[in-house]
Parts: sequence; C-alpha cells; structure tokens
Amino acid sequence: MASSIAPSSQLTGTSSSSDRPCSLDFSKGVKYLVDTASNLHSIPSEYILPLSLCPLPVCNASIPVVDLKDLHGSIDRRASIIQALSSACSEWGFFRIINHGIKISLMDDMLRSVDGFFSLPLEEKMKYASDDVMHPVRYGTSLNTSAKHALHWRDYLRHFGHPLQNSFHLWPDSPPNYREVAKEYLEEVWKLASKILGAISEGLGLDRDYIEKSFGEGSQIVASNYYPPCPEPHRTLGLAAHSDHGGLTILMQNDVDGLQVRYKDNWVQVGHVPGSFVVNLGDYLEILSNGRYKSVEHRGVVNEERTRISIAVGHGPELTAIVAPASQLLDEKSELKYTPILYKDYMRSQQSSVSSVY
Ligand SMILES: O=C(O)CCC(=O)C(=O)O
Ligand SMILES: [Fe+2]
Repeated sequence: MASSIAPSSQLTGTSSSSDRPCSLDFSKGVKYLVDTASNLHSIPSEYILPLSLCPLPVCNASIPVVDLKDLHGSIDRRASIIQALSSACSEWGFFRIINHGIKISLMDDMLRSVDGFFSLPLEEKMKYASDDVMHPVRYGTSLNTSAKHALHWRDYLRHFGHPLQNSFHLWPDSPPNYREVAKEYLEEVWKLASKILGAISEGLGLDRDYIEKSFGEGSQIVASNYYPPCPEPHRTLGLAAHSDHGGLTILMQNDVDGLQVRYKDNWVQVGHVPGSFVVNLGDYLEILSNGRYKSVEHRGVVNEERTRISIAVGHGPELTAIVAPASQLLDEKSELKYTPILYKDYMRSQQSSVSSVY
C-alpha cells in the first residue's frame, strides 16, 4: 500500500518558472511540449528521474485472468468465480476481467472521446486547469499531488463520475459528445464495480452488499491519462509508482502497453488484451480486509513511438466515510493492522505527500 514517489525537484506540473522560456512552460502539458518543440531528441532535465526510479527490465509473469461469465448463474459457478477473485486479490491485488458485459463499442467510444478531449486546442483544455488537487474536474499534467516532485510524462483529465449531479455540469462540453458518452460509460462501469465488489465481499466471508453499504453514497472518479511518445523513455516515467486510495479501480487502455504492477519485488508488464479491463484494489479495501487483500503499487512507463491512453475509474466510499477494518474480520486474536481514519482525511494526506490519482 505504501506509495513511493520521485524525490522533490523544485517543480510541480502546474507551476511555471519565470526564467524559463514560454515554449517550455511545462504546465501546458507534455502533449503541448511534444507538438510544439521542434526536434525533441531528449527530455528536459525537469523530467529526468534518479536512476533508482527509472524503469528497469520487467519480469515475465502475468496478472490472473478472471472470467466473469455467469457470475449470477449457478451457485457452483458463482463460488468458483469468487474463489478466483479471492486468490487474485490476496496474491496480486490486480487481475484482468473478461466477459464483463460492457459493450466493446462503448469502450471504444469512450476512448475516442477522451482522445478527442486531449486533441483539443490548448486553450480549451486549460479551461479545466486548476491548482486545487481536490477540484471536481481537473485537467493537468504530471502527477495529481501538491507535493513537490520531478515532472512525469503524462497529461490527465480527472473528474468525479458519481454522485453525478455534483459535477456533471462541470464536465468538459467538448468534444461535443464527451458528456453523453462518459455518462453512459461511467454508469456501466459503476454497475460492473458493484458486481465485482459483491463477489469480493462474499470472498471475505461478508454479506454480498457489505462493501457497497460501507461506501454510503459512494464516490467514483475517472482519471484519463494521456502519455505522448517520449524521446527518452528510460529516463522518466509517465506515472510514478503509487497505490490507489479508493476501493476498486477499473482500467481500460488503447493498444499501447505501459502499465506495470509490483509483484514480489519485481515489476510486471500488464499487456493490452482487447475488450478486457484491468482491475485493482485500492487502499480502502486493503484496510477494510485488515490486510488480507492487497492494494498494490503500479506505475505507467512511456515509449518512443506511440501515444498511450488509459482510463482508470476508481470506486470508493463517500468522503465522510470512516476507513477501518471490517469488525466481522477481527476476533480477539487478530490484531487491528490499521487505525481508523476519515476517508477525506486519508485522501488529503495522500495528495499532499505522495502520488495519488483518486
Ligand atoms: O496508465 C495506467 O495504466 C495507470 C493509470 C493509473 O494507475 C491511475 O490512473 O491510477
Ligand atoms: Fe493507479
């Protein structure tokens, strides 16, 4: 669960220094940098990470695949899916899902809308820029944290999906179909998260609706990440190693690889499999399960040739929920591994000290 981040340089992605030429105002994002800098053969020094944090060769392993077909079918079928989810959650904290029920055409539409947003003129995207890391809709670059850090090769659009009425009117209205597509996509992903959370709850020996009930009204945040080609991909990262603070993240991406997951002190590459989602547990579920399930570190690496897009949707409790181990999972012999904390305070503390997206 513990997150690591590049040591501080004097920069954050949203600050700009007056002695830097305008063309290198990094707050405009890496897409802008790549589009406007002529002959970009090396990365600006602000993006160079210490060697210890640079991406190393990765180990050969694959995250587990869970087939959700007939999750609501026979009792035996459900039990075997719950068993597969439970071992993926305790062993990896990450898994791929297939036969999840979301239409590929909707996934493609969402990817196209997000691509359309990042392809807008800079002035249009900058309408959503904000210095407030908790702002309900935010376009930015590098990491979503107020901590000082070396810059990362990523632009992002981040906004709440649920509760819808709190932020829908603030979502980008360009490209013209963004709101309509994102609304449908996020509603479908919310339903999928709910099904998976029910199965995870049962896998822990809790009632099917235990986790969702613990969410109260719940929260959903989408982070769309845009990683343009990078001239020196081995000297930087798109997204620093971090764990997600929410309950469950459901991620899809275009056909360019770049996600890496920590597994037994190695980094494992998570390749693109068309039509599937990658799912991971966040800190909230590690704490709720009193450490039985893991919220595992992951990061985004970049490449020289192609733009990578990923869309990560986090599902967690309402901001006023208490994050604490489920009392049913504790008996007099088990030690309470985490101190209860208000979810809002947990989020805030993460966002002022480490890389965090949700
Ligand atoms: O780009 C990716 O695959 C990782 C995204 C991610 O971890 C996040 O947005 O929290
Ligand atoms: Fe993440």
